Amino acid sequence: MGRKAGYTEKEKKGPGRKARKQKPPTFNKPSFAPLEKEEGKLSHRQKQRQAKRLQKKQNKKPKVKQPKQVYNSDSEAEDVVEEEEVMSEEEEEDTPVLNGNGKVKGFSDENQSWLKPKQKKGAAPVEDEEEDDDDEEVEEEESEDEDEGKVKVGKLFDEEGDSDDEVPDDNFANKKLKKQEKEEAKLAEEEQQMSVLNQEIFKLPEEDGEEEKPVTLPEIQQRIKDVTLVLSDFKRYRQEGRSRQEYLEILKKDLCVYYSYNEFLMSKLIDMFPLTELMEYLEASEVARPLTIRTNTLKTRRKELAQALINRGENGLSSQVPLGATPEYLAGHYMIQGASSMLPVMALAPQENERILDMCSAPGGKSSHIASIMKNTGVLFANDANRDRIKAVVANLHRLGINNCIVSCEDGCKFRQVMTGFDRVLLDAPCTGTGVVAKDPSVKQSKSEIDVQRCYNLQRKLLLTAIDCLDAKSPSGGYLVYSTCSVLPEENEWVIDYALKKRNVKLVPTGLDFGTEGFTKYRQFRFHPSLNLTRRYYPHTHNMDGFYVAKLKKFSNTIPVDNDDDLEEEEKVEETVEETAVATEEKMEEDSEENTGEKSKEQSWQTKLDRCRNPAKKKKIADAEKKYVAKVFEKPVKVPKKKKAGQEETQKKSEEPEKKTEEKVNEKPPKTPKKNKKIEGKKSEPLLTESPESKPDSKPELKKQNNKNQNNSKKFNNKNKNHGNSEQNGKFKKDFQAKNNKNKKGTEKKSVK
Ligand SMILES: C[S@@+](CC[C@H](N)C(=O)[O-])C[C@H]1O[C@@H](n2cnc3c(N)ncnc32)[C@H](O)[C@@H]1O
Repeated sequence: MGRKAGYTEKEKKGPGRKARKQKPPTFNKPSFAPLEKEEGKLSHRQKQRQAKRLQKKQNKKPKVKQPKQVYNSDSEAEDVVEEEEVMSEEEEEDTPVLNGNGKVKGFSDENQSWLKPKQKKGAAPVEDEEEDDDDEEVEEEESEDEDEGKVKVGKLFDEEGDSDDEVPDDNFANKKLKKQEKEEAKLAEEEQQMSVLNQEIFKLPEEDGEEEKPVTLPEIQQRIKDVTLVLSDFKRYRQEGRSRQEYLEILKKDLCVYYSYNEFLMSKLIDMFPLTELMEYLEASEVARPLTIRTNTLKTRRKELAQALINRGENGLSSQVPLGATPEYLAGHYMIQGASSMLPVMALAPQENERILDMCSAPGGKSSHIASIMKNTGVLFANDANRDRIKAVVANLHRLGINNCIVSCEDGCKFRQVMTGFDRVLLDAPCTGTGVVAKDPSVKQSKSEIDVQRCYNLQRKLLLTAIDCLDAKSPSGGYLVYSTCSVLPEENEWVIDYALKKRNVKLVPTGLDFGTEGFTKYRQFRFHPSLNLTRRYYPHTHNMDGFYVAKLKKFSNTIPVDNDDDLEEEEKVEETVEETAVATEEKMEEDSEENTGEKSKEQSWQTKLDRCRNPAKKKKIADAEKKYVAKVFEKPVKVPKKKKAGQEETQKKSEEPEKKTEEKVNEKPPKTPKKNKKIEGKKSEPLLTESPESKPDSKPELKKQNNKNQNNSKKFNNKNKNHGNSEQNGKFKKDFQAKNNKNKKGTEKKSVK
């Protein structure tokens, strides 16, 4: 504090009023010399201090000697003296003790005997010189302008050791503290062990089918704690001969009852989190997240909006008017939006004048956010497959004053045929909603393996299409953000990992400076290492709903053409998605027949299946569901092919480097006929992948040089035959068709049209 010393010669900036009045302070070396020599040069304040110290010394000197009584008195007297000592120490802090020559009288042989009480009290003696030196240093640091004597006085008090010195003996205090801490830790451990031994160590039910007692919630809670303790140090607390799995099973059941989850979802969460974190997650998921609103910067500014709402007495909790009905809301000054759902748009980082697609946009929260960042420039395409929900998009966009947006109601999986060449795409995919259980607790009970698999299939399909809609050559973009409000890896990392294999995209940082890294491994599965660039959000760590955000950059408009196995897999995914759509439609019809209405949507897939009374339909639905189970999360089961001549040749071909085909963006493909769900004619297809040489009965007009195109066309022909309505491949089919037709006139290949 105070003025700066002029250690370096600074150029004068001119004789200002201040400069004339007040010169920079100079600290000369002699200022650290004994005081009496420098008296003449002492500053006013220093003189004052010195006088004060001298006065104090005269008044207090006898008191300093009092500690001698300590050795002879009882403990009470000792305490009193100690208090006095402390007082005198405090008072002495600034007081240099001078001897008769006026020199500082510090630590000397005379007062060495004072130091003994410390040993008497059982404390470690302070002997080494180093410590003394240290003390001196400490003292010197504390008061730069104090003389040596002061330092020595300080040391004297340090030696007293156990008082509340302002200048403590660091090493001694540390040693004492450490010792104390050690003892406390030892005691705590002993106590814990005792309590564990004293309490009944949790025992698993007998293996021979002992009846489980009905238990109350507090009992369950206790058992959760017990089992968690056992699992935390399994070697130590386990029951002889019982496996970890058995404990986990009990824990899972208890957690399901306690937090009202179904076993499927609880198992997923147990797989995802370490035990302690799992408990935190479950607890946090019981509490609703803070209500948040987003300012519509097209109409107002945050400060203004905040002021208006505060004036109205809105605090989101106990206001008279609900936040969704204030004049400001109706005037479109804000959108009610969870904090987590603002993250995908922030990651997307929309730019003005771009062409952006929001593939699944209803009810328009993120669309309106994008539009306001774009400042109503460029074009935003807000799409959603649900006709009812799309109404909410239109309403919200109107209310918020957005006028750069085109709203469409298309199946996202087929959007490639509607339009491509976007600068950026947001895919906020439909999901199981396992991240928002606080908002919708029904998720805890209603979601099943089938639901997850259904979402996973749809998400994969939507993501590939979304990537195909992007223009890799966009001067400003070529970015895609994928997000879900699910925490399950099956709907997040798994989907992205799939897209990384299938398209020319790479993961890039989201630009969000918080969030947990995406999984690169999960149970026995391993994902691409770059998945750590994706971000996960949890209620217990970020006070937000569970959310996932990944940002992809498309680096080429070409679509890799995969080998036969991959093609089959992709086809099966498509097929499954389509069949699911059909099955869902049929179930919905069935539901509406039974007048179950909205309620039915909330019911689980299994319940809906049970409700279906038409046996034929029921079988169809059940079959479709079985297919999911078989197909998802693993590679589809390979059906062994009949060994044919030249098969090896074909295999080699499929292992060849990826053959690529150039995508023509913005080209509207020809319409394909309605789908033919049956996988007929599939057997005749391999003809096209095999070279004429290796296959004696192949058509003579299939030339070797056409193999590349033939391979490519196989993909689309297969799709055409198997799923005639896979229109999303339309323009590619057309492309390949044209190429193939040139090369092999008169083949038996069926027309794509
Ligand atoms: C998570 S919500 C989107 C929320 C929205 N992005 C927002 O911020 O308001 C998922 C949406 O995907 C839509 N959806 C489901 N399947 C679809 C499909 N095949 N194509 C396009 N949209 C679909 C649903 O209707 C639902 O509105």
